[in-house]
Amino acid sequence: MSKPIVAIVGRPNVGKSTLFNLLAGDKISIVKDTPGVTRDRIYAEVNWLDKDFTLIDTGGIEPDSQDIILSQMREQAQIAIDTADVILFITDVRQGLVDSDAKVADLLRRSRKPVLLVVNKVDNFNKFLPDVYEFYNLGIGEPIPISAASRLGIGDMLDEVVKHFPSNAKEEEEDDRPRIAIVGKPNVGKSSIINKLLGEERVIVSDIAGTTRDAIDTQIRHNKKDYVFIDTAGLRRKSKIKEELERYSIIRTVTAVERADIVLIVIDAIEGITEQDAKIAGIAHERGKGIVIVVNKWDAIEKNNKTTKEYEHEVRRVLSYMPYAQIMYVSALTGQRLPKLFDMIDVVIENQTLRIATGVLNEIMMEAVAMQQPPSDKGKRLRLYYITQVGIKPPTFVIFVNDKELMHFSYQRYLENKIREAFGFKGTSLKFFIRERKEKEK
Ligand SMILES: Nc1nc2c(ncn2[C@@H]2O[C@H](COP(=O)(O)OP(=O)(O)OP(=O)(O)O)[C@@H](O)[C@H]2O)c(=O)[nH]1
Ligand SMILES: Nc1nc2c(ncn2[C@@H]2O[C@H](COP(=O)(O)OP(=O)(O)OP(=O)(O)O)[C@@H](O)[C@H]2O)c(=O)[nH]1
Repeated sequence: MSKPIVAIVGRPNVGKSTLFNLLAGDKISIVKDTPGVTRDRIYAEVNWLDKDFTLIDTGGIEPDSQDIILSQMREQAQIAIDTADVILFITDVRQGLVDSDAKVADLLRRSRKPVLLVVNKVDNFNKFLPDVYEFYNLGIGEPIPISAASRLGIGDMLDEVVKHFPSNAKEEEEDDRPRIAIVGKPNVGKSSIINKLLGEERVIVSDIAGTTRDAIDTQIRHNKKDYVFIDTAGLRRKSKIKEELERYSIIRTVTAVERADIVLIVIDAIEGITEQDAKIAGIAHERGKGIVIVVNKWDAIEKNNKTTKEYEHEVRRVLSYMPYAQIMYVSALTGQRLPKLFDMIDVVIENQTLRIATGVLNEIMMEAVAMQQPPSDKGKRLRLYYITQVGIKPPTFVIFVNDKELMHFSYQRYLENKIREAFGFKGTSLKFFIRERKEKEK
C-alpha cells in the first residue's frame, strides 16, 4: 500500500526546517553508498503511532524581496497541492499574521485538500495563546499551536495529521492493476513512451480508486490486461532557480514512485547515464519497488556488436547498488521493443509478489552455510538458525541468528545471491531483517 504524503509549506524563517528535522529524526532519506544521491532534507519517512507517511519539505525560499517570497510561496503551495494528501501550513506566532499568509491560505483553501494550520514558536502556551487565535482569520480552520524548538504540541499535531489520511486500504487491495511509474530526467522521452504505448487506445483516468490525488494516471490495456501508468512528465515548473527545479523534480519522483508497484527509470541513450539518473534511481531503490531501466532513443545512436554490452556495463557501474534491475533498450520514436515492456513488467510484478515456502528457503540457507562458513569475531561464530519470508513488494525475509553483530554485510549479500540463484527475483530488491534468538530455543 502506498504511504500518504504530507507536505510542509510556509514563509521563510517560520521554522519549517526545525519541524522537518524533528519529525524526520535520523530517518532522513539517504541512500547509503550511492554517490550523487540527494543528501538534502527534501523528504523523509515518518512514523506516528501505527501510521507511516512520507514528509516533504517544499521549502527553499530565498527571502530577498516580498514579491519574490509570495510567488515562491505560491509555487510551494502548488507543489503541495499537486502531490500531498495532507498539507501542513506553518505560520509563526512571533511574526504574526502577514499578507502573504492570507494569500497562500486562499490558494490552499481552494484546493480542497486537507490543510492543517500550524502556528509555530508558541514556546509558552499560556503567554501566546491569545495571539494564536488571531490565525483563525485565515479561514482555514483551527490553528494548532506548536513549538518545534521546544517540542511542544507535536503529538497533538500528528494526531490531527493522521486523522486526514485516506482510508483506502480496502479499495487499493481490490484494485489489482499493476501501477507503473515512469520517471527520469527532463527530456529523456517519458511522454513519448507513454504516447507510443497508448497508440490508438487513449483511455485516461483521472480518478483512480484509492487515491485522493488529482494526478492524471493513464490506463493502458495490453493482452486483455489493464496497466495503470503514473506519469511524471510535462509537469515541470517554470522556476529559473536550478535548486528549485531539482527539488521539484525529486518531489514529483518520490510521490509517483510511492504510488507505484514498478518503476521504469528512463535514460537517454544519446546522453548516457548520469549522476542525476542515479539520484532518481536511488529513490525507487530505497522504496523497494520493482525496477526496469529503460534506455530510450536507442534508434539515435550508432551501434556495433559491442554497443549493448558497453552500455550495460556503464549502467551497472553507475547504478551498482541495484544489480537486480532489469535493462531494456527501446525507442519511443520507432516503437522498437516497446511492447516487450509489458512482458517485462509482468515478470517483475511476479517476482515482487513471489512467496517462497519456508522449508525450501531453509534448505537453500543451510546449503549456503555448508558451502561457505559464516563469519566469526573474537572466537564467536555466527550461527544461522532459521529463515522465513514475511512479506512481499519487496520480498522480505527474517533470518534468526545467535548474534546480530556477527552478520556482516558481505555474508548477507552472499546469502541473498544464493536465494537469487535459486529463485531469480529479477527486477526486485530483497529485504532482510536479522533477529536474534537464544541458542537454547533452537
Ligand atoms: N522560539 C522559537 N524559535 C524557533 C522555533 N522553531 C524554529 N525556531 C527558530 O526560527 C528560525 C528559523 O527556523 P527554520 O527552521 O530555519 O525556518 P524555515 O522555515 O525552515 O526557514 P527557511 O529555510 O528560511 O524557509 C531559527 O532560528 C529557529 O531556531 C520555535 O518553536 N520557537
Ligand atoms: N531519436 C529519438 N528521440 C526521442 C525518442 N523518444 C523521445 N525522443 C525525443 O526526445 C524529446 C523529449 O521527449 P519527451 O517525451 O517530451 O520527454 P519527457 O521525458 O517526457 O520530457 P519532460 O516532459 O521534459 O519530462 C522529444 O524531442 C522527443 O521527440 C526516441 O526514442 N528516439
